[in-house]
Amino acid sequence: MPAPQASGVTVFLTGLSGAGKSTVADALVARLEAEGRPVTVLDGDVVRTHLSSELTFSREHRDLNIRRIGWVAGEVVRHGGTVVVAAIAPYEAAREEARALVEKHGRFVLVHLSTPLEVCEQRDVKGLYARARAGEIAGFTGVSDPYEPPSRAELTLDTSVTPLEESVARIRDAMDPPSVL
Ligand SMILES: Nc1ncnc2c1ncn2[C@@H]1O[C@H](COP(=O)(O)OS(=O)(=O)O)[C@@H](OP(=O)(O)O)[C@H]1O
Ligand SMILES: Nc1ncnc2c1ncn2[C@@H]1O[C@H](COP(=O)(O)OP(=O)(O)O)[C@@H](O)[C@H]1O
Repeated sequence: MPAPQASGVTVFLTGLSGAGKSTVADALVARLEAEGRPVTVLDGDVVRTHLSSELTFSREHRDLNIRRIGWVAGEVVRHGGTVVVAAIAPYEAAREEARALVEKHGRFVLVHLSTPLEVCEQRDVKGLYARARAGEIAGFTGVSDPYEPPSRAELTLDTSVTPLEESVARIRDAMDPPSVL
């Protein structure tokens, strides 16, 4: 008899630019790989280079980007894999579409990195907030484009007050299925 398929899971990190998505994703992936668990990483920047290179930051294109990510994550989860997504994903409806695509096959853990805009802007890791404020980037999330906070995230973490190790530990705990007594 074939071994039962390990249950797949997607951790979906959403939040503003500079909220800590890539940093938390990298640390989480390192932890999972140290456990011997291979991980598929779908980081917004990388996806936009390889899978969504023709897309803009209009609402329609952002939604299409998240739909693609959700579909790929669902396919990996269908075969028992582990996925870590790091994308702004500013719209609730698109995040819920991604959830539905994944939950057909396994578990979906939505993590809202709720780091305040002021902190993200102060970090300005890529200098994009300064450019957005100077009017050089139109439709920049948090400055001139909306971010709808999730109404049903499995976990909400503000990285301005939560140490990286604690974020990783809390996400790792949330990944395990609830124990049946
Ligand atoms: N207008 C605008 N708004 C927001 N972000 C912008 C924009 N233009 C470029 N960037 C850069 O693109 C990265 C976000 O890509 P995502 O694919 O995660 O965005 S989305 O989920 O489709 O909304 C984002 O990366 P992070 O800073 O890592 O979040 C930015 O570097
Ligand atoms: N506790 C923390 N958790 C995550 N990132 C943090 C934390 N404290 C400071 N940072 C810093 O915040 C920045 C977040 O940038 P990044 O991970 O690229 O964000 P995003 O991928 O959401 O755009 C990094 O420079 C990171 O070192």
